[in-house]
Amino acid sequence: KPLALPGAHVVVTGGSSGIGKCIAIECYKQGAFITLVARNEDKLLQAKKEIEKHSINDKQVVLCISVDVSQDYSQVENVIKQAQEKLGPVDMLVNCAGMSLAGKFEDLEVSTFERLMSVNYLGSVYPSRAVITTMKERRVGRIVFVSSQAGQLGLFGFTAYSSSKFAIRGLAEALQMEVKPYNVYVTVAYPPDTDTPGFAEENKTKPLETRLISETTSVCKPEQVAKQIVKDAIVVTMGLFRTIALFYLGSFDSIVRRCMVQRAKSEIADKTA
Ligand SMILES: NC(=O)C1=CN([C@@H]2O[C@H](COP(=O)(O)OP(=O)(O)OC[C@H]3O[C@@H](n4cnc5c(N)ncnc54)[C@H](OP(=O)(O)O)[C@@H]3O)[C@@H](O)[C@H]2O)C=CC1
Ligand SMILES: CCCCCCCCCCCCCCCC(=O)[C@@H](N)CO
Repeated sequence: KPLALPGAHVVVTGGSSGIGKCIAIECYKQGAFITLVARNEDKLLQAKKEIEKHSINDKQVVLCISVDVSQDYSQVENVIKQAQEKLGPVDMLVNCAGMSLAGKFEDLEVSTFERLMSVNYLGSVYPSRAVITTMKERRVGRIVFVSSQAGQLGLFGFTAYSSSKFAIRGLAEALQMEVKPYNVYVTVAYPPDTDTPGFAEENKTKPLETRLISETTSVCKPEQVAKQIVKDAIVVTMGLFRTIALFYLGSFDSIVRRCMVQRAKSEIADKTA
């Protein structure tokens, strides 16, 4: 059943800019309490002010947390704890912090591969790892990952970016199989080019080929992309191309459920023994 956003605590990493900020606004408009996570404090405060203009009641709160999601797991775990103390357990986590740099494979610094993998991939692992236990215990939760169209297709100039976005898909699909029996739902968004400050930065680095490929599709508005992402997270439906895998996934899900029951039984047996 759909997640009720009124009164829910939604954490948005990368919530101070672009798509993340629009996701925060969309959730706030529907009555959620918001925690914004990003590094730059001025941008966070700026975004908080902008989001607060859309309040629908006087109880709503926008909390700002400055942290790098890609550096140190214990730091991320700590700030999530702080947010939960202030606004209650996290009902929905949106992993939207990320960045893109384009260039031909041989022109990209090796450090760029490390950077994009740590921000886009590990920066999605850490916050998710910090909220998952409570979500499973409460049998409530949504985790949203933001991949990209370049996370479904490997494209010229995106050897570093595409691979970091493919990694997110693997993480999300495996995690979904683990947490489904606990009523926790994982969704992945694959947005096209979207008009944001991050996109403007990326455009400064695009080789001609990448620019021409990118120009074959139109640039979306972040409000529009955000709306779709929030909708997909609230009412989870299966994409068409996943239907082939449906049979297999269904039988794997039943293995997971059987093990869950078995484990619960043996725990009870251990206690009564
Ligand atoms: N715009 C586009 O065309 C598309 C974007 N995407 C993906 O959507 C997501 C958002 O993109 P977009 O809105 O364009 O990006 P923006 O650059 O506009 O915003 C990025 C946000 O992430 C935060 N952020 C970046 N790095 C870190 C970090 N290490 N730790 C914590 N916060 C961080 C930024 O704040 P700060 O810098 O202060 O930390 C900012 O709030 C990204 O994952 C991107 O890959 C996917 C498809 C298309
Ligand atoms: C089944 C999938 C359909 C595919 C349609 C093909 C369109 C390819 C056009 C190039 C799109 C590049 C997107 C990168 C967006 C992105 O993540 C960066 N802009 C981030 O800043």
